[in-house]
Amino acid sequence: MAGTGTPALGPRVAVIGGGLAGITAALGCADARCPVTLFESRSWLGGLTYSFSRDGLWVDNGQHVFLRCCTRYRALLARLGVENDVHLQRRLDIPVHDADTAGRLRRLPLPAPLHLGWALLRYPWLSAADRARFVRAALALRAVDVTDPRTDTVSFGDWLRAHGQRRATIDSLWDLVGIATLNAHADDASLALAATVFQIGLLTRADAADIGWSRIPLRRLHGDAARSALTAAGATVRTGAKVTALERTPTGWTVVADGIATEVDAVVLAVPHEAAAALLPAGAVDLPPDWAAALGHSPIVNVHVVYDRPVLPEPFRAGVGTAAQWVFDRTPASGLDDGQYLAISVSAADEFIDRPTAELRERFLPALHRLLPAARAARVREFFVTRERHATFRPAPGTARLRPGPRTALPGLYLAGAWTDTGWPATMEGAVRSGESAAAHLVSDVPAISDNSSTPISEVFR
Ligand SMILES: Cc1cc2nc3c(=O)[nH]c(=O)nc-3n(C[C@H](O)[C@H](O)[C@H](O)COP(=O)(O)OP(=O)(O)OC[C@H]3O[C@@H](n4cnc5c(N)ncnc54)[C@H](O)[C@@H]3O)c2cc1C
Repeated sequence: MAGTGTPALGPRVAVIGGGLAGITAALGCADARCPVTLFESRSWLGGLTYSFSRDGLWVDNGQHVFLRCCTRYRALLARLGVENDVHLQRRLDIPVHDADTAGRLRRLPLPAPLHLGWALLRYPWLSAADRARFVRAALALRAVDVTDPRTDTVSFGDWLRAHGQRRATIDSLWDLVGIATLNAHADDASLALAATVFQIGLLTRADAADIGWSRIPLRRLHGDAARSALTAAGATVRTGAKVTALERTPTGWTVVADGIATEVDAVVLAVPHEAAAALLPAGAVDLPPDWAAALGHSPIVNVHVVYDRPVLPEPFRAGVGTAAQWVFDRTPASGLDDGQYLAISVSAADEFIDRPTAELRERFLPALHRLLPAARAARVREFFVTRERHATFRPAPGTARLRPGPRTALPGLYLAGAWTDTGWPATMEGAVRSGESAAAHLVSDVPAISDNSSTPISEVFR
């Protein structure tokens, strides 16, 4: 890495957008000894993963989890020096409940897909015939070619029904995992993205789906740690700096933020897709004219409830047949030292995103109390809602053709973001992969401006 005292060798780089994609791209370029300036319009780094303080409580904008198979996200945590601030399950274990029944998706120490066999046998929402049909569909899903463009034209829901999956199996099993990872119901999701998630997460390596989460507020885990790491790597971080224009010059690029123009040799544009569409110069990407609108958005709502006593005995619980899809114990990360703070994470939340808080309270407290009998006798001390309207792009069939790769048609201009063509749905892992990819392409494409070293930049980067 460059760090202080190491002469910069590579091209001058502007990274626009300080989410996980931009942070990763900026670190990649800085570690390759490029002089980097990161422009972020908000006052913090971390993008869609952030926290705020509310009456002494640290609140994340939305519960974020990762899986053991999120190798590049975990590498970023290590690069930021915060890998010990997350908890990663030793073995996948998901307590699943409805109002009357309790189940558990716990893996055994067996190779995939046998690791989930015992859990399936005891999964209370499936009949014996459902279990047999589920296994047949899972094996068929393992064989789906996610690189075949036709796979992206099919809806996951249609594919599941064509493979004998009944509504109850889709609701209690496929959507339990799928909605949380894809941010879409099976009927609204591309088979290519769904198959990617299930193949990588559940059907290939037994330990891939062990679940991890932060033990500290997301802002400290990502934003604050990134600012320190970037500064230590020699990068300049400009927060509160909204880029309003990106212009090509005869030798490079001009980035305009707050009326100030900065000349650079190369740019990584790591902003959300509609912001990218507004900044990209004509001819940069070969996409349909309405590509950003077509990629669309899918919302996530988090319902936050503080009880006067512990009501959830596990770190999280998943719900079947309820709007309370996943409930997390936020107490340790929030700084609360009395009572329990829960967050209900509601993905694909179109139904709830515009509903007033009072209405969500009427809907979600009874749902929570059906899932958590101990909550019925507890007092609700606080109830509030966070809404992320633009949480992810809509992972619908036909999305793949709307996601550009890291290289644009214009020299020195690269794209990153969870919405770019990573093969993953919009996740932290996808964002990090996109940032790594943009930085790697930039470093290998753009010649160094004052290379006094015999070491090629591409080797420094690796
Ligand atoms: C509530 C919620 C829950 C989620 N849960 C999970 C989860 O459990 N697991 C998971 O893996 N993923 C989850 N995600 C998705 C994940 O957070 C995102 O996919 C990822 O963080 C996106 O990172 P990014 O860098 O691509 O984009 P962003 O985080 O959107 O970063 C883009 C940045 O660009 C900045 N910007 C925009 N325009 C400009 C401009 N003109 N100039 C300068 N800066 C600009 C923005 O302010 C932003 O900081 C969740 C998302 C939300 C919202």
